[in-house]
Amino acid sequence: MDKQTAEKQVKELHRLLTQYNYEYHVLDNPSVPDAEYDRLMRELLDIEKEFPELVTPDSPSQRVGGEILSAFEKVVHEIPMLSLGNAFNEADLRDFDRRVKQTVGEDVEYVCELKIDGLAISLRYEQGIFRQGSTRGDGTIGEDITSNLRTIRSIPLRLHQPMSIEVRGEAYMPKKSFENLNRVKEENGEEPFANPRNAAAGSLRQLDPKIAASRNLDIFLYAIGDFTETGVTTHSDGLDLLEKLGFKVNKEREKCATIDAVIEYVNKWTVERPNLPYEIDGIVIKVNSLQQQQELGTTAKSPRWAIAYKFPAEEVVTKLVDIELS
Ligand SMILES: NC(=O)c1cnc(OC2CCCC2)nc1N
Repeated sequence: MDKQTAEKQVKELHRLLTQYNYEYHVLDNPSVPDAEYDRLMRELLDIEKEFPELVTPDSPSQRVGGEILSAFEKVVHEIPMLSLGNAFNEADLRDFDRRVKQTVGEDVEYVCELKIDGLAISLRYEQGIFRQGSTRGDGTIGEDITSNLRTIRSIPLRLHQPMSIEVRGEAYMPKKSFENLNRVKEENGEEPFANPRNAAAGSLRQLDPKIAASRNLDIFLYAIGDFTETGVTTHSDGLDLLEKLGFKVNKEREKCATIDAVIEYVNKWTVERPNLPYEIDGIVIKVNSLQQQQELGTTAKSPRWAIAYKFPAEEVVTKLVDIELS
């Protein structure tokens, strides 16, 4: 094959493999069988082997890097990755609503999101190409775990538009993957992970990307670093933009016009939670208007325009042993 044909073939294979990967891992709705995907990937690998100069960072073949790192570099978050204040009951939620309305007035709409129990991460794209991924760390300094995040198939290596944007989300391990991983660990006499959150964190802290690649991690995106450049005016439009760009955004999000509707959403997911294929440890409630978010601002650590309702810790049922009183 001559180089010109190779270039055309590579372009077409990138397009097909990226589309099929997106359908499978983001839309959860593949249009071709795995065998077709594997056949096309083998074609791409063969051409890249013959023409190594045609390998690019956004090539579908570049998910699992070869090198094993000796340590992770530090990354400074230009816009701090904030943490959330907590609410533990209905009264706390109503207090939050009252505080918000004291600042922005009565006309407030909220967005409710499931609080994914994973690891907060940041992804940076330049003209649509995935360039760097990092952990939240202390909110200002995180760790560069780009090579591990590249192995998460629902993270696009190239966006649907050539945007330069920084986005934030939660990397997590689905319950099924967690159960399988711990079964293997126990079979090998290794210490199992206590919960999917620790398993996800432990997997993303591996210096060998092949290990991260084997852990079936996934991700939901829930924030844009700097909304101003995107032109959206509400958080919910921001989430829709993330979806349009090719990101996986949790579909259970809902706009709530009142705090009563928020409480209804919380009650619904308190019941539904065990049926989810991933763990959640609460519900995140955000003021939808970005203008109102600006007015409310942040404390040193947390936004005043968002709160996390935390589910009560699973009461550990300790069977009380009847003590024979002699
Ligand atoms: N674990 C989650 O699912 C989650 C966490 N955080 C946020 O938003 C924070 C981010 C910065 C201010 C609000 N949303 C979420 N869905």
